[in-house]
Amino acid sequence: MSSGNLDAELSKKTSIVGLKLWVVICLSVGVFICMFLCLLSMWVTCQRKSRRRLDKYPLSQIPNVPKDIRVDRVGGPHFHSHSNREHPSTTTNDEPSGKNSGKMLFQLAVSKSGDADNVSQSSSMYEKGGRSQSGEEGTSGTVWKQSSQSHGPGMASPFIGLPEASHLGWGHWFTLRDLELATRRFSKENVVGEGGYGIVYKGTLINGTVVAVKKLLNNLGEVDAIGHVRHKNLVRLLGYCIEGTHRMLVYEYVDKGNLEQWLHGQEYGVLTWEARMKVLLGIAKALAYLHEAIEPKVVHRDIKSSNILIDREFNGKLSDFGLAKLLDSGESHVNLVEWLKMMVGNRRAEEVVDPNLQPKPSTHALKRALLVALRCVDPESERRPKMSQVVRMLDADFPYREERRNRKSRTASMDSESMGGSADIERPPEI
Ligand SMILES: Nc1ncnc2c1ncn2[C@@H]1O[C@H](COP(=O)(O)OP(=O)(O)OP(=O)(O)O)[C@@H](O)[C@H]1O
Repeated sequence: MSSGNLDAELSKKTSIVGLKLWVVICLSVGVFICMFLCLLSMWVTCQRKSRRRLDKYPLSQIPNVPKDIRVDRVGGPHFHSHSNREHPSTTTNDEPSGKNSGKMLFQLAVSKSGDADNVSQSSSMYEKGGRSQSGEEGTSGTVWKQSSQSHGPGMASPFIGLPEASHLGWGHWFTLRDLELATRRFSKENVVGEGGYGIVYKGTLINGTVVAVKKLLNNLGEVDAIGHVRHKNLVRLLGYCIEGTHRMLVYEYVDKGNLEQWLHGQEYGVLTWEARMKVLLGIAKALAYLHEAIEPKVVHRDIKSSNILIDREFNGKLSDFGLAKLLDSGESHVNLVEWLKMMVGNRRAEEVVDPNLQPKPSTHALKRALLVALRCVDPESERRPKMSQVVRMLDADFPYREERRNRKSRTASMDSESMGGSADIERPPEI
């Protein structure tokens, strides 16, 4: 088309109020540019507003968008670090006999780089925990409604007075600063002890709750911690902190040391037989709960006296459940078992009792405890009692029921029912 023709075309009048074509084109382009600018400015305003909203929180509280996040029903953090090590074969002395004990599901993942920049969480997904089948004492349901209960009547929830923005469904997302304040910057005076996972500090949150802060060592490989399970004989996980290279777990503080310190240390007195049985029964109940009452089931994998904490009422509280033990100490607990069997076999059962214990347990009570112990370490795992059966065997009022029955049947030995009500349990070894 020649320029003369183009001029002629552009100068033609259109049907739009008799405007020439070139005027219509210029107006259309102008309107388009205006609309584009309007939309652009609206978008910029929105962006600014949302940034202002985020700026209200300290940087450390803002979860960054996850790269690899897995959230499941049992609440709690799941940390991965640089190491590619697999789960070790761990001590499984609490492994339920028989069927599958269940592997816990994971909730929060930090990317393999171990870099906190790749950390996130989804609190709304922590609303419900594992399903409780019996729900006798523990609960794995919604935590908030029950948090005051677990701290005794009249006691406040450990989370009251803490920023709501960092509440998880089951616990609290603590900032590094929260925990620095709580532990006086992780001062030496606040150190409670050190374990394979790192150092434990005593701390006091701004709302007055006393806590134990477990500062995990780096490069431990993998640590699972379960937040949602709740039982009075399990040390409660209150929350966690992931910031920079820091990985910390915050637990309820249990103030009378651990069973190892009571049994082997100088710090505390001698536990009476009754107190020992109370601790044992509590731990048996906690294990029965983990093994049998919740879904998915949980296996502790590292039951030992230093993981049994004791409160001022001599309740045993199991700690570190869900923490996969990665640093194999190389120590074996099987020697101990063989020694016990040897002593019992040689009719020297009385000699296995702690020499410091005064008064000594009755022969009857001692036999009962040894019987339970030996059943639990039966070389054939299928024949070991379930933890709920152990609870029934240890239960305090059980001996009286059994004695009545025994008097009736005029037999001195324990019948199979007394071993937990299971018909297929064979006669106990003679002690
Ligand atoms: N919630 C808690 N309240 C009070 N003290 C605690 C708490 N958790 C742990 N401790 C104490 O902190 C110390 C270290 O505990 P931690 O669980 O880290 O290691 P451990 O059980 O001694 O050893 P390992 O890590 O090898 O199992 C122990 O003396 C323990 O009693």
